[in-house]
Amino acid sequence: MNVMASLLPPTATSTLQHNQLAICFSPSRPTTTSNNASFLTNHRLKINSVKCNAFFDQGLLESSVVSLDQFPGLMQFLRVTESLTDMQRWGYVMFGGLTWIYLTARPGVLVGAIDAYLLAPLQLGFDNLSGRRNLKRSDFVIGDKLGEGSFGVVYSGVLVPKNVNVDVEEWVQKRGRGKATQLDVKSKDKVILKKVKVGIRGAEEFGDFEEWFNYRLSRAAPETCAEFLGSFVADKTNSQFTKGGKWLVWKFEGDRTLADYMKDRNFPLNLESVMFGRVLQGVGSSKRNALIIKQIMRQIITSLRKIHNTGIVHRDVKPANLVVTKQGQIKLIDFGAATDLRIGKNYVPNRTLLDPDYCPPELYVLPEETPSPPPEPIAAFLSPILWQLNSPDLFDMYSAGIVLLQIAIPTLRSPAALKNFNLEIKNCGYELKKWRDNTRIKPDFQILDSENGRGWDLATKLVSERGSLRRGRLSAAAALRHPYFLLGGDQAAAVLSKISRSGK
Ligand SMILES: Nc1ncnc2c1ncn2[C@@H]1O[C@H](COP(=O)(O)OP(=O)(O)OP(=O)(O)O)[C@@H](O)[C@H]1O
Repeated sequence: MNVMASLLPPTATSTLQHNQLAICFSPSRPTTTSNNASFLTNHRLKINSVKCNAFFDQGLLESSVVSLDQFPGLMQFLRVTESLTDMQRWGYVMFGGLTWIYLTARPGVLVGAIDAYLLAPLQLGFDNLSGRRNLKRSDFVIGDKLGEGSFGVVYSGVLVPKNVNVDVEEWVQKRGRGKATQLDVKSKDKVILKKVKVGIRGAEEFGDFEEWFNYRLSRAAPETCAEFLGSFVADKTNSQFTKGGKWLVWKFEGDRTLADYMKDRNFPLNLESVMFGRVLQGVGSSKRNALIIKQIMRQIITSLRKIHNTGIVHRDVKPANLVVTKQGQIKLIDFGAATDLRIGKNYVPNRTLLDPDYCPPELYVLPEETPSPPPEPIAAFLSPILWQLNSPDLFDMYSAGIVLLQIAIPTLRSPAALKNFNLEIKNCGYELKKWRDNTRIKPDFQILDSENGRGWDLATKLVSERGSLRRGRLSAAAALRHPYFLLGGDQAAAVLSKISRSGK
């Protein structure tokens, strides 16, 4: 028996026609009724008659009548399920639930599809309209060379202000010097440019991948990496440009990488005011060191969790690829070696592009016998299985563990000491505890041993061989749940600093 119908005045129910629902708005929640009592009970529509009485005047009810024909999807669903048994209905619910779990499991088939088929074209259209994709050689003045990899050369540079209407070279000469870094430029105009090498095998492909990863991350996890401004192809050849050569451009995020800060004897205290906006008062220096180290690791692992959630493994996590911004944020750069294992982008079986000092013992992000990826939609559909079976994200987590050891143990910071560590840990079968008992370098474990050795415990769970089923090392999400990060003194100081910065 339809409870609601029994409460309705006869004139009210008689106005309802077949397939109509009357929606009665109670102050707390909406309720529904129909002119067909069995229809409602059959379909388990919830009825709340308790608070409706006061609203059952003829006028209100009539204005609330909604035809089910307006919801063809719902009608269809009701029609289809009407003839099903309870068992069959449960079957459908289970199937729907499992499909949902599969499509949303890491690395996110559903979100990935939305990104590829909706967000990426939207971003392209928006960038074209706003002129962001129309960068050209003459928009930039190239400055000092900052680094050179196998496939690219990195320069600092300046985005020439829009109101400068003269030829760029002339503009630079007028200012007196030929180097962008020596110009009086606003920091928002500072950029980083990567020239993709011309005529080097694989360089062009590398540049395309790096561009793709930067666009993808600018949509999926923009806070984790340097802001990508776009790319251009040089239209003429001169001292710096080669016609046809591709350039990638980022916002200049900061003067120094974590590796640069680590070279300083004062590390990690040289990062204290950058990260916390001030010197931490009333805290001893060893506690301050420990808080800074924890904040660095929290930021790195949080970024890794975000990129891993999108299916991307960076594959080159190291202090030189972590830029520290003026606001104390640590951003990942250099996605040239990254791979997107949701669709198999930049994944070539048996290819390893790594820095041996930070590379895990397994060397490859997936087992060597993993075949080349199938076409993207199929790869994407299968990707949750691949991630469950292989946990490729743990590749980056080993590198993060090495970074933790290096920043926490002063005698491991130099490249030579790190090489020596790598030899020793290999001889110890990648068991960090065994290494600690046997190493000849007399490390200082003070920072890792503070807070009941939580930092040390975390390090042993990152710097390790993979166990059975290719697990046995903490994922980024699991690492952030480790007791080391639970006491958030570093986080409190960082949040306070953010608040005071935004108040200025
Ligand atoms: N967005 C950025 N903001 C500030 N500095 C940056 C940025 N991107 C890169 N750099 C600087 O440029 C250097 C080289 O960049 P990157 O690592 O991407 O290039 P690379 O070709 O791989 O060079 P390398 O092999 O030397 O690392 C970095 O170490 C960093 O100092």
